[in-house]
Amino acid sequence: MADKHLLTCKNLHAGYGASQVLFGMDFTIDEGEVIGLLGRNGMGKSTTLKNIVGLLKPTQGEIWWEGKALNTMAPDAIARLGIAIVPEGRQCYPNLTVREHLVAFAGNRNGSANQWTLERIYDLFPRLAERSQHMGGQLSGGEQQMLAIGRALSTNPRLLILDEATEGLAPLIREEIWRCLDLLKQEGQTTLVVDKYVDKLVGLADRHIILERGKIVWTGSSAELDADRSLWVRYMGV
Ligand SMILES: Nc1ncnc2c1ncn2[C@@H]1O[C@H](COP(=O)(O)OP(=O)(O)OP(=O)(O)O)[C@@H](O)[C@H]1O
Repeated sequence: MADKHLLTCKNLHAGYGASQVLFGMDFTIDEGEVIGLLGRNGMGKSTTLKNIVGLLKPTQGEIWWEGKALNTMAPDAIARLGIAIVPEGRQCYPNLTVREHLVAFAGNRNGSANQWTLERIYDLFPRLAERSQHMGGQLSGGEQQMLAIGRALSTNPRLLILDEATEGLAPLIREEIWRCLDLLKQEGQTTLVVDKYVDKLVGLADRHIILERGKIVWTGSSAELDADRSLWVRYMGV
């Protein structure tokens, strides 16, 4: 399919066995965009992300990446195209060191001249440099989150996806994650972010998609979302 978008989801339906969660989502992501995916708990945000990275297959609809159909592709093949996820719950390996996490998946998938090397990741998160020889299982929640982001960056993804990356973190660590996302945006990193901190997302993202019960109920710019607080109350409960 000829497509000017980096990612296109068309009429995406998905669920778990008999339980349908997504009911016909249509959206696109363009190169360089930062997009917020918002909605209350259980509305289908993580399910959408799982479909993009191939961990769950759509029951109907299409997912396109620069003209390639992702629907039937395995997660590792999708990762090799340059889509990296920082999953909910971080999923660091307890028996790999910090350094091993950051070199095991390293690659140059976006062809950028300014690659995320081990050194650059350590500069971004000095705490990871200090913990370089520690095992994943010995890290604090905040350190694991930095490691999960560093691991995704080490692949030099074209699309970076974050699922609740600031959840359960102390305020100072949360700030560090937002600072990192700001910096990535300045570098032009295409990013899809699921997060509960709507005010922070409004400050970061270009555009937002709001989900309710597996359907897109609103899309618009950060300025539009900032100006209409009734959306925050109605769809995010804040
Ligand atoms: N592995 C699974 N098996 C069965 N049902 C699931 C599974 N994962 C999620 N669900 C259900 O699918 C629905 C959507 O969940 P999803 O995780 O996509 O929501 P979400 O918007 O990301 O919210 P949250 O912030 O709670 O993760 C929920 O009703 C959830 O209980």
